[in-house]
Amino acid sequence: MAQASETGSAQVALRVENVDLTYPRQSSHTAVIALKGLNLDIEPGDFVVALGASGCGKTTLLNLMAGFMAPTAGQLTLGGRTIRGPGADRGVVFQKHALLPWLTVMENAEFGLKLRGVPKVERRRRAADNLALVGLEDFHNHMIYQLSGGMQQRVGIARALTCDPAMLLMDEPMAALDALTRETIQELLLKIWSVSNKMFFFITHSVEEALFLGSRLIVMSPRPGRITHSFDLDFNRRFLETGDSRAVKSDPDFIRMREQVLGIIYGDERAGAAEGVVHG
Ligand SMILES: Nc1ncnc2c1ncn2[C@@H]1O[C@H](COP(=O)(O)OP(=O)(O)OP(=O)(O)O)[C@@H](O)[C@H]1O
Repeated sequence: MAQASETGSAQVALRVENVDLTYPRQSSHTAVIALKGLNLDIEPGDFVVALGASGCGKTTLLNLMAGFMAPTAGQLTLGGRTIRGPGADRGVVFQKHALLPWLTVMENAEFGLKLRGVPKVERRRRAADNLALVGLEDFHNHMIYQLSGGMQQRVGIARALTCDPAMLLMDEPMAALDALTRETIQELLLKIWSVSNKMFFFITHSVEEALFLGSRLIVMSPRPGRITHSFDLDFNRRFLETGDSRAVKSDPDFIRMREQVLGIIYGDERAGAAEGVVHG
């Protein structure tokens, strides 16, 4: 992981400039303005976490960064180049069901490199490095179905890291995990973050997770989706210094911040309910 970056990720920043995304009208459904006038800069070493009421456009924003779709207006650039589609410079970790169940752990981890035509010895070495980083060095030949949910998510993280992307994009990667496994993977992610200079963009519904992981928290609001608040955070650094996540999460600063952010999000949820907005 500490290997030199082939993408030159240390120099690359992501810029979201004046982005609108409107989903077009479909049969009986009206058009949805999912994002409006959105601006966001992410620099190498930033761990940006997005929180917000359901339907505020978090996944839409991630999909734009991943290049899975194009903005209706504005632009997204990575290292000064317009994002026009998916690329090896962005690794994506999904909530679940993104691994290939008929392949082994190693074959999943090396998959992106194989697609890019990297020779077998080289891709196995890089995949093995990243599997070791996530604690799966003894599971190369296991099938995906033989692993727990937490282990599967570790494979997903290793796979996303194996192409040495400048940016990791994660859409609620821990949502399906139990509390203990979730905490272990949070700590793992921070350790990976601390030894890389990559950009992390992470979506969650958990305020506690957002505060613990992020070096910056953006809070988004719906109708139309936009960023309403941005907070610089250092709880992740406090964890990396002490190794004591419980102490960080029970610190009065953490609790104060959690209540403030919960107040913002509940305000949006209540407003949505009062307007009779249905998401899903
Ligand atoms: N393919 C689509 N077609 C039409 N509307 C869509 C589509 N995908 C999302 N939307 C709408 O765009 C808005 C933003 O959706 P998005 O999934 O980005 O929000 P989100 O913040 O990720 O929500 P959640 O927290 O519930 O996952 C919502 O109103 C949603 O219903």
